[in-house]
Amino acid sequence: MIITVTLNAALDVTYEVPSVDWHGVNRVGGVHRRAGGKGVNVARVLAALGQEVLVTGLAGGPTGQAIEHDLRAAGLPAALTGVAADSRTTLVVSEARGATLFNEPGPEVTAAELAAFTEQYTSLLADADAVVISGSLPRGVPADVYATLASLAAGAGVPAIVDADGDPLRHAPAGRPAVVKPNAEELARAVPGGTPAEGAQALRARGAEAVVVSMGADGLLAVTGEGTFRARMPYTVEGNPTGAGDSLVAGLALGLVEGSPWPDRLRRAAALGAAAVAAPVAGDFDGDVYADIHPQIIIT
Ligand SMILES: O=P(O)(O)OC[C@@]1(O)O[C@H](CO)[C@@H](O)[C@@H]1O
Repeated sequence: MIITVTLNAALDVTYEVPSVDWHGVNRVGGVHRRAGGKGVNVARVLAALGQEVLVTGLAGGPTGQAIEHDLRAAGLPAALTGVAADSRTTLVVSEARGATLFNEPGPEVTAAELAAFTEQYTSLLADADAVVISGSLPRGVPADVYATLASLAAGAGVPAIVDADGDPLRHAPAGRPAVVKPNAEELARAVPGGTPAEGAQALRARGAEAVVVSMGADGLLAVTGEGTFRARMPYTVEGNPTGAGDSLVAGLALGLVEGSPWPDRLRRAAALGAAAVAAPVAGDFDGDVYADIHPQIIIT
């Protein structure tokens, strides 16, 4: 089983519009409302690939109930820890020329609520093959929480993948995660100056076993104990990139539990990321795009 952790779970709302008129009235063509937050998206992709998953994290209030209801409707097993404050909503406005995100900060979480989550998470580790810890933190949660959760996993012999930005990313390597997955901008913020390869090495020097940098249409860079690998895309997929990183992380998590060689892991991760761009909503991927692009990804 792979456990995904989404401390800042969300109700993701996606509006599809041909083009936004920023100071006018916009008529929305397509509306999607579903449980989200990065770890939830990772779990959706893993479940679609036949992997047993468990969604964990924090959720509360009417929005938290809507999140739990949607997870049940989707058949995604979940064990979310309750919080008193209302969970957040995120809004993606998806136009032909790109997507714009509005992410609310999320609920204020108390120390007791976080402690209840940590206790439940620690007991769940006994049945986990890997954990995926992703996304922003709600208010009140310390920035080193991902290092703590990765370290608890490592102590239980469970490899962790961390996908974070800002201070949570800077702290994460201290928990000795198996993989840290920033995108190129997140890595540059965490380790300013230098190339992506140098930034990735710096995170390894701080404790991460491997660092996989996602670079959009430029593919992936992986700096690992077994060497440095590049995955290059054969063509660019157009669409909504929201959630592409989560789909990619799902591919990395599968490779981790299967113990597959890095080139195979990266090929699948890069293909899943590209296939997610072709799907209109975060957490989905286009199976036809996946099947087409997977064998064409170039690994060096
Ligand atoms: O605010 P965070 O936690 O960084 O990101 C949240 C979020 O924008 O990321 C996903 C796409 O990766 C969306 O489904 C989701 O709600």
